Formats: sequence, C-alpha cells, structure tokens
Amino acid sequence: MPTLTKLYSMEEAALHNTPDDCWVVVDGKIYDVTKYLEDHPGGADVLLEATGKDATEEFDDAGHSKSAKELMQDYFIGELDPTPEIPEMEVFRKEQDTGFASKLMDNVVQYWAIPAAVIGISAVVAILYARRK
Ligand code: HEM
Repeated sequence: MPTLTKLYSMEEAALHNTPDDCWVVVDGKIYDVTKYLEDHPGGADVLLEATGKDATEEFDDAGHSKSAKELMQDYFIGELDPTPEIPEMEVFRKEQDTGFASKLMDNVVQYWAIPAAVIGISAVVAILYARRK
C-alpha cells in the first residue's frame, strides 16, 4: 500500500525550535525529536541548535552509528517540500497623476475635444461655402 509522506517547508519546520516542540532536518527528512531531547547522547542543546536549518552536515560530522540512524526512524514525521516557494504576487497599481493640470487636461480632452473638432470643421466648411458664392 502506498504511504503518504507529509511535506513541510523549511519555514514551517523552523517554527518547531523549543524544548517542548523540536524538529530537526537531516537529509531532506524531518524528525520530531521533542521526546528524544533528554535521551540524546549528544545532548539536547545540540538538537535545539540544529533546528531551523539543514542539519545534515552536523549530523554527519557527529559520526552517528548505524544504530543511531535506525533509531532516527522512530522520530521521522515527514519530508522537506522540494517545490520552491512561489513568491507572493504583488499587486502593482499604476500611480495616478492627481495633479490639477493633468486633471484639467483630462477633462478638456474628454468633454471638449469632439465638440471643438466639430465646430472647427463646420467653420472651415462654412468659410469655403461662403467663398464659392
Ligand atoms: C533523530 C535524530 C537523531 C538521533 C536519533 C541521534 C542519535 C544519536 C545517538 C544514538 C548518539 C550516540 C552515538 C551513536 O550511536 O552514534 C548520538 C550522538 C551525537 N549526536 Fe545525535 N542523533 C540525532 C540527531 C542529531 C543531530 C541533528 C545532531 C547535530 C546537529 C546530532 C549530534 C550528535 C552529537 C554531537 C553526538 C555526540 C557524538 C559524540 O559525543 O561522540 N545528533 N546521536
């Protein structure tokens, strides 16, 4: 039967960084070592300091035995989410020019451009017509 592995982001794993709630990340896997803190031969402090980051290097440097690696499986709770975080989209709003001059220009263009053009064209036609007579 397929097993479902829970995925967590590093940000989420990093929130568990206290003696009452301690997660460590080793080799892309997440371990809840809260109940193991006091029993850890390397000390609770070492585990607490290893929270919020990829502790693989420190773990390997400590030269953990085969039995230590087997024991780890008891504390496995999930894996690091490999999908990169999608940056939140920012909504850009074009700054509106609220200056008086530009407002005036907008109004002129909106309300006067067409009547002015009609009057201008009519005037030209009227002059041409009057000349022909
Ligand atoms: C679920 C996770 C872990 C388990 C089950 C575990 C288990 C153990 C065990 C059984 C030992 C005794 C030596 C051995 O048998 O290898 C040990 C020692 C040690 N561990 Fe861990 N460990 C874990 C995570 C870590 C992490 C994340 C670090 C470092 C960031 C670490 C650092 C150490 C150190 C420094 C020692 C002492 C080595 C020494 O004094 O020789 N351990 N650990």
